[in-house]
Amino acid sequence: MLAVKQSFECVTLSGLANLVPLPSRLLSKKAAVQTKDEFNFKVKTACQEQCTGTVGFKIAKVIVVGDLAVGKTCLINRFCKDAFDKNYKATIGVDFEMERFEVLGVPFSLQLWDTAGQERFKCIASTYYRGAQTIIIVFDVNDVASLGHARQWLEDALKENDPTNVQLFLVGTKKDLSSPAQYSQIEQEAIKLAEEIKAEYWALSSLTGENVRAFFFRVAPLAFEVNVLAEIEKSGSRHIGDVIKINSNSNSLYATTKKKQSTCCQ
Ligand SMILES: Nc1nc2c(ncn2[C@@H]2O[C@H](COP(=O)(O)OP(=O)(O)OP(=O)(O)O)[C@@H](O)[C@H]2O)c(=O)[nH]1
Ligand SMILES: [Mg+2]
Repeated sequence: MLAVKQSFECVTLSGLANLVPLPSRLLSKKAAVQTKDEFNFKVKTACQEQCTGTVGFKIAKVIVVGDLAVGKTCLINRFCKDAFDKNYKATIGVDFEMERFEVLGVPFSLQLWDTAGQERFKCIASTYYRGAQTIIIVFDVNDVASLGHARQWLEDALKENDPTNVQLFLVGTKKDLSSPAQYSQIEQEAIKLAEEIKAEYWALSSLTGENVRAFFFRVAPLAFEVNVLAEIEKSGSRHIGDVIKINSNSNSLYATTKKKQSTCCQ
């Protein structure tokens, strides 16, 4: 069930745009709902100065949700194992994979949670939604109903998470099965939905591998950036990575936290 890869996926280039050039990254430029191509300046500086605090030890939780048989497991397996199984085996509950990256020289990991789309396993799966930093809603580009259900999947996932604090991706799978004419029809609807829910839209194929790597190489640095910004904010005026010196003549472990004395029973 758990597979921890020892190798790093190196995401070392300085700009998000350089990771995967825009024309090949997205099937149409309009599909890039989030057009952010550069790392935040503060993030770049923090990485250059090696002031990213605990980010190097962090694991970002990514949940992958969507209807049954849309291709969630195949997507994760294509990326993590470079494998594809044409036989359908329903995911029972959840499964997860770890993938390690290096972004701007800083190690960073994604924990990819593959959840069940089948109704009868959904309630087990939904107990694992909590704490997600990234939500990937998957639909099959050949099945318009699966796109129609995307909103519901998002709603369920957001019940367990802070909507202001998650990054959303809407991903159409099985592009290899779709003719250009069929695809362009569903693409319009998908882009519309992606804009409404403020998700970034991608279309890919786990069978051919088209866009799979590019997609996760987009997810990782965006998640990384959010983590570094959170560290910067948390540290306030203090520099991340600074050693906090505790005065050697303060002999109480609790010297800095003055406990409020209870006035009761005195
Ligand atoms: N042609 C093609 N078939 C695909 C692709 N991705 C998945 N499939 C097939 O679609 C079926 C379902 O794939 P899964 O990845 O198991 O679907 P799932 O979303 O994980 O399904 P649940 O675990 O039940 O939620 C399998 O038979 C896959 O081989 C793709 O990109 N192209
Ligand atoms: Mg599955």
